[in-house]
Amino acid sequence: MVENRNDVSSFLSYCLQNNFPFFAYQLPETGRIQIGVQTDLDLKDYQVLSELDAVNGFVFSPFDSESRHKSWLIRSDISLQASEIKSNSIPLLEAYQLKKEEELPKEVMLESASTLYFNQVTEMIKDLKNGKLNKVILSRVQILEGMGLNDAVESFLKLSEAYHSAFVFLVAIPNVGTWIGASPETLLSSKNSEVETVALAGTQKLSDRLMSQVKWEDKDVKEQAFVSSYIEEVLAQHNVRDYKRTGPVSSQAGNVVHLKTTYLLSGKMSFPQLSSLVQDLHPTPAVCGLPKIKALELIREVEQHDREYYAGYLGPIESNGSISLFVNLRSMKVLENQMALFVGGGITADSLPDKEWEETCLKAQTLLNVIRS
Ligand SMILES: C=C(O[C@H]1C=CC=C(C(=O)O)[C@@H]1O)C(=O)O
Repeated sequence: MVENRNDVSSFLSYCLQNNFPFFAYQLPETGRIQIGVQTDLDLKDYQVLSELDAVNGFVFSPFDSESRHKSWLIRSDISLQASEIKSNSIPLLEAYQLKKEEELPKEVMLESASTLYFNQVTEMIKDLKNGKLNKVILSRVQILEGMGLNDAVESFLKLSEAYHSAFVFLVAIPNVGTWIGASPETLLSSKNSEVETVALAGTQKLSDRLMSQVKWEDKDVKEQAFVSSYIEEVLAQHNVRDYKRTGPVSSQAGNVVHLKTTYLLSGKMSFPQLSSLVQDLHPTPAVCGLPKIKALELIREVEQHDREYYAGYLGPIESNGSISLFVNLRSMKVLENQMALFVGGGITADSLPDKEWEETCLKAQTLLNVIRS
């Protein structure tokens, strides 16, 4: 990064230590960090995105809309680019004294035991073989001890420096959580008259191959096709028939490669139209499964951890109707003295438990390689 890395780090750390709701993110291929700070603790929650028409801010929504976790909007009362931050930027925030909440007991999360994961994946494969459903995503939690809130800003900055093609983020909402990540998956983005969504699935290690040397097995092709067909179905339900589809092609995300189909929708869409598309796209079969309801029920029944905001969506929205929403993947919840990394993978009838486990380890490495460097 830039010469003012220390100033950016101090500014974000000040926000975190002083209880500000805030966000910092780097959109893919921009190399620019945008920061937004809400100067009070009056956070707005929402049920459907369309309630947020004509506001500037950042949305943070859970995986399961029927869970106890709410969808939040962080207003950007102070909005600035990281490059604008100077050593004297903190006084901008000192004018606002946010009440420190009562000290809650420190939250602790448990790692998913590998034996539990293997039992769960085996149970799911049985249901898939019986034809109860076509695909389901099983996730697990990996705990990083010895890292915590004091490492959040540095980890975010390292991710932003390492991953230019990802959506890299740091989001903090008092009493809700602090999350960082580097997501490879756009849920829906709209700028000017271009609307984009993607179907992402299938994972393998890149190793020292060129992207053109990557070959895909049938299992991955099928797994990704489930996501594409779901997206096309949702687009059809919304009467969106005019779009350009590219792929599936191999797409790199750190040390792994995915199969990706990109959908570029022509014509401008209004904010209510975009909101209703988001409502129906989320959660896609890249993080939930197919059929959606059956997969959601199976995840609720089998997974023993709470996904919270993992596999939810997040990103900036603007008063002019532009949105850039991404799926909350390759991410972790930052606790006082722990980081809880969430990783999952698509399970189909052809899945092999050992390979699925390995795949989650590979995905975890995309974050670990960078934040531990
Ligand atoms: C659910 C995750 O990844 C999804 C996105 C891309 C590839 C995936 C896969 O190959 O299973 C997953 O569907 C995750 O990283 O936790």
